[in-house]
Amino acid sequence: MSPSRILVLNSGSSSVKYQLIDMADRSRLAAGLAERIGEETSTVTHQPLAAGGERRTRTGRLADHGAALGAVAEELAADGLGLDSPELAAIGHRVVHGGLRLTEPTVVDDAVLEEIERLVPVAPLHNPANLTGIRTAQRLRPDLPQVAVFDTAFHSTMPEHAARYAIDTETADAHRVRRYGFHGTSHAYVSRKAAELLGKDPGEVNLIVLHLGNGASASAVRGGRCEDTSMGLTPLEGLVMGTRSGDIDPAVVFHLKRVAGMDADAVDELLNKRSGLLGLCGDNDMREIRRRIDAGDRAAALAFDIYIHRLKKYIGAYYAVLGRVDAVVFTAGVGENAAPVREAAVAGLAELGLAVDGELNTAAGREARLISPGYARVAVAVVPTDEELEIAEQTYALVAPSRAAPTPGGAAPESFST
Ligand SMILES: Nc1ncnc2c1ncn2[C@@H]1O[C@H](COP(=O)(O)OP(=O)(O)O)[C@@H](O)[C@H]1O
Ligand SMILES: CC(=O)OP(=O)(O)O
Ligand SMILES: [Mg+2]
Repeated sequence: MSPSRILVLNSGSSSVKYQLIDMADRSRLAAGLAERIGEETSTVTHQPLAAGGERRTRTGRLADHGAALGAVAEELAADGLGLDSPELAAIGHRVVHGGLRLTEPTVVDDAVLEEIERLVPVAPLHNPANLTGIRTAQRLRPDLPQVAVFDTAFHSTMPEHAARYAIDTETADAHRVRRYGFHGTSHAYVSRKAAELLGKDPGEVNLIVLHLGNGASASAVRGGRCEDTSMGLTPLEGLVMGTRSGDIDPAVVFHLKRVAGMDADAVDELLNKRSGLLGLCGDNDMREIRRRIDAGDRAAALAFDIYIHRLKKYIGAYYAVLGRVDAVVFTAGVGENAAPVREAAVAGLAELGLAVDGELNTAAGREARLISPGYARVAVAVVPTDEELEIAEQTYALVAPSRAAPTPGGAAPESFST
């Protein structure tokens, strides 16, 4: 038997999500999450899935992503699924920024590593973690193909009128200043699953996909291709996020420099790490914000309203971009779990054919499902994303093309949403 297992690493700024998937039958053997990397107390939550084993959590300090991956490797080894396994076919890595050159799943070599490194300034929270993930995996298994799957890839089909900023062309081209878009692996996967849910061919549906996690982005997808997306040169543009501002007047940056003496790095840090929901009310977790709203907290209520207002603006904008919309699709941690966000985002949009059914919206469930009433002209759906499965599919297709499935399948695990 040739090896058929793929380990997927999704390294974020302070976390690593991972899954081990056997591509022979798409079964999950293990999944887990190392979080609060670099803080005083980090945790690794590991779930063996194959033998129905118990979820384990261990705490301790993980100084950096290298240490986190060491801990992940130990957890896998404890279940007999160590990185030394001959059944491992490849390791698939989520890489956030691929720029203009890296738009396909790619086997990593020195030139690819160099290009990912070159893009660090435009994905400062993500690309360094992705690089550490790849380098650590290379060290642990130098013989295995390491495959990079890029968040930007799905958006590379955006037409120039959506991808370009209205700034001097020479300056823009010299410094590759344009809109790239992110969360593409999720937008692609969710678009396909939404078409399946609607019983239609992906080529014939127009969708507004709302990926609402800690980072959040919207995209307008026509017939399976991205036509516009809310993130831009970096993952800062667009929606209000957990800690990122999303859209602001760029003059805010110059203003803060002039009146507050903040340099570029200080404003960068403000807009990426101390803004969004966190900046508005002190919490970035939607669960906590809803709890505070229920307790009468006005700052939390205002933060929620600002979040929803921006979301609604993008739904309207992408409705106009697409002309006809078959479904608005919610995904990722907030999109999949926060019924009040879904309800508020489409409230008042009946004229556009949009509505949610209160009971369907609040019903529990982890499956892809419709939450709009039968009469609605435009479907509203919740479709759990599965970036890890999608990365595994693309990795396997690259390293074992004759054995990869033409259409990805498989059910999401119980835990670790995106
Ligand atoms: N039950 C829930 N209700 C509301 N929000 C939730 C719930 N579960 C998770 N979330 C939100 O999802 C976010 C994480 O989403 P996720 O897609 O996992 O983000 P990321 O991949 O960016 O870490 C949390 O910060 C929280 O705001
Ligand atoms: C690109 C991006 O914003 O990713 P995340 O949501 O994982 O932070
Ligand atoms: Mg995510």
